[in-house]
Amino acid sequence: MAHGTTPPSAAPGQPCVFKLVLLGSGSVGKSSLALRYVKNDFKSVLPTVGCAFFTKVVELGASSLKFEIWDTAGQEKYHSVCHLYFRGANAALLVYDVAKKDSFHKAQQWLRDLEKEFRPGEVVVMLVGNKTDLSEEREVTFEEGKEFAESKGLLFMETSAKLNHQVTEVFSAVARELLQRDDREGQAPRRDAAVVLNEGPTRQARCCAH
Ligand SMILES: Nc1nc2c(ncn2[C@@H]2O[C@H](COP(=O)(O)OP(=O)(O)OP(=O)(O)O)[C@@H](O)[C@H]2O)c(=O)[nH]1
Repeated sequence: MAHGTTPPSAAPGQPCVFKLVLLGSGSVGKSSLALRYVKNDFKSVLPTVGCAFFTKVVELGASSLKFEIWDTAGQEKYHSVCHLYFRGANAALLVYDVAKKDSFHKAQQWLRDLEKEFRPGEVVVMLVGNKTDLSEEREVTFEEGKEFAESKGLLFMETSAKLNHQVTEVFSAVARELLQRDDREGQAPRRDAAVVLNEGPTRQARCCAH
């Protein structure tokens, strides 16, 4: 539904805008995580076509930021178009279903795609194992997820969009990391925009409040 949607741009006095993309196989729960986080709702959702778009302002103590959440379609037939949504991303959630080993491998493949598109450390990436409520059917252990995430320097959490377990925490942890990075970058000498690869308009416009 997001085709042609113009992302909000940052304005003076408004929170910084960060683009976050949700990536992962079909049916792992990307839309459900977004719906739970943005509307605190869980219901049967149809497979995403192309990409869906949500926004949410996050308050973190004295700081706040606005997430533009791009929920991509996980079905294989949309794989080639998903890359279009990476552009200008500040953060990515690599979602898998803890009850589907295949989806864990697919998340690793998505990471390789991200690595081709961005320089190391350019995007905050969190690996998210969803559907922890399906404990009887679990195929990926917490340790496997954590180990992989640590080996690649990713943030890691497990969630259940259905039970509203750790969903807000995922987005808050990413928000905290983004704000910390932004603070660090704010203190460092400014880079020459001409040599920064993969910087889309969102990234350039995002910072406004500090
Ligand atoms: N048990 C359980 N089911 C979930 C959870 N999250 C999502 N689901 C279900 O998993 C199915 C797929 O969820 P979606 O949110 O559509 O998954 P998606 O990753 O957005 O799928 P695509 O749009 O095809 O990429 C739906 O039937 C959801 O209700 C969860 O935490 N636990």
